[in-house]
Amino acid sequence: MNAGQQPTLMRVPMRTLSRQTRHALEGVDDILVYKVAMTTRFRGVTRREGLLLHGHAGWGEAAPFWNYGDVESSRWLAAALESARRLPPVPRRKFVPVNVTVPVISPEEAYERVKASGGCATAKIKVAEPGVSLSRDCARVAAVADALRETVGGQALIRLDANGAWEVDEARVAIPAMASAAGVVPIEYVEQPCLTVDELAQVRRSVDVPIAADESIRRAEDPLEVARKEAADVVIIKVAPLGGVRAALRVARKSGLGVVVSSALETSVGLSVGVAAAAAVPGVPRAAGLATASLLVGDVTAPLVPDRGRLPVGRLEPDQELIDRTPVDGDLVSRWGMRLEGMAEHLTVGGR
Ligand SMILES: O=C(O)CCC(=O)c1ccccc1C(=O)O
Ligand SMILES: [Mg+2]
Repeated sequence: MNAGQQPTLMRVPMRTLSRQTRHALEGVDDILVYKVAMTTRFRGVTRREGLLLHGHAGWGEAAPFWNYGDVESSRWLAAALESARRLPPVPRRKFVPVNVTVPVISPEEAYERVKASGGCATAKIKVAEPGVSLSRDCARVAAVADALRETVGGQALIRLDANGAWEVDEARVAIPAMASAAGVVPIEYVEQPCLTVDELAQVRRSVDVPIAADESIRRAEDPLEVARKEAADVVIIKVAPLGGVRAALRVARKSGLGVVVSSALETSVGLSVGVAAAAAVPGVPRAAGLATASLLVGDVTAPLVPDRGRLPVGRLEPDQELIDRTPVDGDLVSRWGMRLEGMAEHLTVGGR
């Protein structure tokens, strides 16, 4: 790791926060802020920053993206507070299977990444990013399918994530093209092919491949609209944007659909909370999208990386020694101090 890419970890002194914020954070006895670079640009994101909160139940993470306002971000704070104050629900398993996440990289790099994924049988591929042609996406899908077949044979599954980029007609063309590029490897589902719930429903009725809803759950006023409109087969559940493990599991259960727990590119501290959520989902587990530690350059603790395609259940804590080794970044501390005040102001008791 070169010097410019060391993760930064610093303490946010509680006394610098307003009385109202300290009151909202009752039970929290330590607050850290981190900054880490990403190895590969991912949905336009090149570095991650966020807060780590400690309470008697452990550490939680609140790392809303910078384009999120205070109201939406306050759910991320609610999730971190839940992790600090309450133990996660009883796990139904000791390990959770995970997918390898394949960003927009060359087919050769994609092939190598799947081979080096720690035995993941499922790969999730980012497709339809601006400026990437259908044929380039298909070449990456084919390379991933080759790597999966060579490593896990008949267990292999591919997921595609379009992040809402397609019009319905484009999805009708692109999805079959990608399914054919995957050859014998089945497409488990396409995540958020289009932006709106109605479009998801239309695509779902016109392609053979199952549909998963991500943004239509985690950024929606009404996360259950997808289920009512039969717009998806699977719901993508992200702990932080849904306001915590319990709130996320409630959405999952009420949807009645298949459940995949996924990350929001947290550090391994936040990822371990995602693992706790995935471990509590009833039924045969689907691979979770929680193997994203490898997308970060460095981490705030020993990175949570898969072995034999799975992650162990168990909460992680940041390495406090990093605090002293970290280059001082007062701007980071004051930015997140202010953000914390904004999020705290919009916390709602009991969520929505
Ligand atoms: O699901 C995964 O494999 C990784 C997580 C992921 O893709 C993601 C991470 C941060 C923000 C959005 C997304 C997404 O699913 O679109
Ligand atoms: Mg997604």
